[in-house]
This record gives sequence, C-alpha cells and structure tokens, in this order.
Amino acid sequence: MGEAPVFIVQDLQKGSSNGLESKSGALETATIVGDKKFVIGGTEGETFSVKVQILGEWVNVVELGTKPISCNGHSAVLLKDRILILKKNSKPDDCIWFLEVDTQYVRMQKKLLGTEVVAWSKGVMGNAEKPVIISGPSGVGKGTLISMLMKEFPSMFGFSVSHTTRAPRSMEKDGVHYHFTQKSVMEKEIKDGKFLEFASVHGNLYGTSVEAVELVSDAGKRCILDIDVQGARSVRASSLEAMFIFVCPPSMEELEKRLRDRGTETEEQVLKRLRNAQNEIEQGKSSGIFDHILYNDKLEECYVSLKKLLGLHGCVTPPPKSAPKEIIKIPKDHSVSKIDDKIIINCISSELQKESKNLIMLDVFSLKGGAPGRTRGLDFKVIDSFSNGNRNGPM
Ligand SMILES: Nc1nc2c(ncn2[C@@H]2O[C@H](COP(=O)(O)OP(=O)(O)O)[C@@H](O)[C@H]2O)c(=O)[nH]1
Ligand SMILES: Nc1ncnc2c1ncn2[C@@H]1O[C@H](COP(=O)(O)OP(=O)(O)O)[C@@H](O)[C@H]1O
Repeated sequence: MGEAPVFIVQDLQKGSSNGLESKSGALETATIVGDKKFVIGGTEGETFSVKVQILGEWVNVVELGTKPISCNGHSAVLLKDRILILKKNSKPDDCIWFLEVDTQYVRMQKKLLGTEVVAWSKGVMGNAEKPVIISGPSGVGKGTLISMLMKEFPSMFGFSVSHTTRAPRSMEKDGVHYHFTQKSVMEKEIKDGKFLEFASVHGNLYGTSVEAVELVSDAGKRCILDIDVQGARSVRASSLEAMFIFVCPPSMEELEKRLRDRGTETEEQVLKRLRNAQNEIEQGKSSGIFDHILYNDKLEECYVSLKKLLGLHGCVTPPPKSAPKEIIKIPKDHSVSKIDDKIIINCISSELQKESKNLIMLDVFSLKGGAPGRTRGLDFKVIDSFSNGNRNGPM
C-alpha cells in the first residue's frame, strides 16, 4: 500500500462519503485504498458487511472483531490505514467505528490466516487510564492484591475475566473468576480472532478475550488483567497500551508455604507450579516486559506500594471523574470533509443547527489502541456554523 493516504470516496468535491443505496437496498459506501476497493454496507438493524475488490476482482475477506449494527446509513472516510465510519442517527456511544484495512494488527492477521483481512474497532471518546497487567508466580498473592484494590475502589477498577480450560476450584464462579471452557471451544475462538492473548500455563489454556477487556472499559473502569508472563509479553507486542507489574515472593520457601496453605491444588499441581515459578520469576525480573516489580512480603505494605504505583495512595475515596463532555450525535443528513487530522461533519438538519452550531470537528490526531479492542483518543468539538450562511462545509 502506498505511503500517501488516499482519500477517494463517492463525492470527492465535497470530501463527503455519504452512503449510496445498493441494488439490495442496503446502504453502501465504497472506499478505494491503493488497488483495493472496500465496499461497506448494511441493512438497518443488521450487522455491517464488507466486500473487497482487488484490481477489480472480488476476493474473500475475513472480518475480525465485533461488527457494528447498521443504522440508517453511514459515511466513510479513509484515514491512513483504517476507514472511519460515522453511523447516522445512532446512539452517541455507538456512532464512530473504524474498519482497519492496513494496520499492524491486520497485516499480522493476514500473514497468519493467508487471506485478505479487515478488523472492526469501536471508537471511544477521550483516553481512559491504561489497563494494569499483574503477573507473578502462582501463590504470590496476585489475586489477593487485586481483590483488595477492587474492594476499596469498586467504581474505579474492573477485572478482566479470563477464559481457562482448567477445572474450577470450589469457591470459584463461572463468569466471575474465570469463564471455564472446553479446550476445543477455546481453540476455535482463538482461531476466530476473539482473544487478545492466550498461553498454555501449568498444563492448561488461559486467555483474555477482546470482549473481557471491552466490557470493563465500556463500563468506564480501569481494567485489571491477572495474566502470566507469556500473556504479558503478547500484550506488550499488541496495540493495547498498559502498565505492567510483576509481583515477586520474598523467597521460594514462603511461596511454597502460601501455595500449600491455600489448599486449592493437588500435590502434583503444587509441584508443577513451584517448578514453573523459578523460571517465571527470572523472566519477570529480566525480560524488560515489566515496568514495575513489587515484592509481596508483608501484604499491607505491598498493597500500599501497589496503590502508590497507581497514583492512589492516600486516596480514601475515588478521585472525581472529569466532568462529562458534550455528547456527539451524528444526524442522518450530514456531509463530511477531512482536513489533515480533523474530520469536519456538517450537520445539515439537526438540533445543533437550530442553535447555529452545525459543525462537529472530530480530531483523529492522537488515536490509540484499535483492533483487537477499542480505538481511543477521539476528541470532538461542536463549532458555530458560518455567519455567511454557507452550509456546504468549511473549505
Ligand atoms: N496468559 C494468560 N494467563 C492467565 C490468564 N488468566 C490467568 N492467567 C495466569 O494463569 C496462571 C494460573 O492461574 P490460576 O490457575 O488461577 O492459578 P493461581 O495463579 O495459582 O491463582 C497465573 O499465572 C495467572 O496469572 C489469561 O487470561 N492469560
Ligand atoms: N503477603 C502475604 N503474606 C502471607 N500470605 C499471603 C500474602 N499474600 C497473599 N497471601 C496468601 O497466599 C495465598 C495465595 O495468594 P493468591 O492471592 O491466591 O495468589 P495468586 O493469585 O498469585 O496465585 C492465599 O492464601 C493468600 O491469602
């Protein structure tokens, strides 16, 4: 794909890309990127579909990620490696989506699957706090520290519920501690691109689904992931920006004591976990994956150190959330222009227009994240329309 961003949509003069009605009645847009054409469409109430032509020939395409539901048409604007989709007349938290066509993730998946791939990612306003990855050997106290944090700051943190093929312990609940699943089911879901990362740990498969992380961030909470060192390495290599913390035991003897006292594993499993612990600790300390190492000797002291890392020490109640911003609603009638990293949405008939504020400026300069998962860093402003009555856009 060429270096220069290509911006070719139906209506180049106005820079607009409003959907056209196809023969089937679905509203479609066509976006040309190099020698490819991406036809994106959907009948109201159904999920969007993507068709791809390369040099005029239709090709098979694998669509990864959760697809948006079509809603009365959309506009499409090509950014460098992804197509911005503005859904008309849809809810404010569901109006901006991205179809990634040439991002690093898509290129990697193309290599893996040996076929044309596109990936969906929902756009989210502003920047949520980075997820926190907590790793460490079995029995070191990760679960205990995470529970303390969630108990003290329930509205601030949410736990990413992993999938695992291991059997549940007596106190563990499906969907709360883990999604307990079958190996064949999980392997199929991994193939379908539903997992952000996965690893074989102590003889079982564990993994973080994209949905698990999205559920937490959509609830406006900071996501906590309890995953092993291999998983942390995969997340480091992914588009998910996170804070990486490794928890170390004060000694191997103390680790063994905690594991045995917990009484949740058979003797064989305890020995396997202890054998793996040495290697995990070496990797945790030396691999360069982790931003911080915490020693969990005295639990309360370690918890205070964790809170310090998260900027929470001395916080009795959660810090106030920033004031909610104006919400964005893209009306059915609008045109779209692109100037550098700004998308200008000219709302032709809407509530905003009554207030002489019919332009929405969407800043896509500092997009973060993306498939698999949400695209963050979107910012928008509602701005005044032109006093000379020009309704055709700012250019
Ligand atoms: N890569 C990866 N590791 C996970 C995930 N969930 C849990 N783990 C790790 O799997 C290991 C075993 O977890 P578990 O069976 O709950 O035992 P415990 O650590 O002794 O409580 C721990 O190192 C967890 O951090 C996941 O989604 N992905
Ligand atoms: N600092 C500590 N001192 C003594 N016991 C601890 C400490 N931290 C955790 N524990 C205990 O050690 C056991 C293992 O902790 P857990 O949180 O289940 O570890 P992990 O999730 O890392 O496998 C639990 O019984 C827990 O109560």
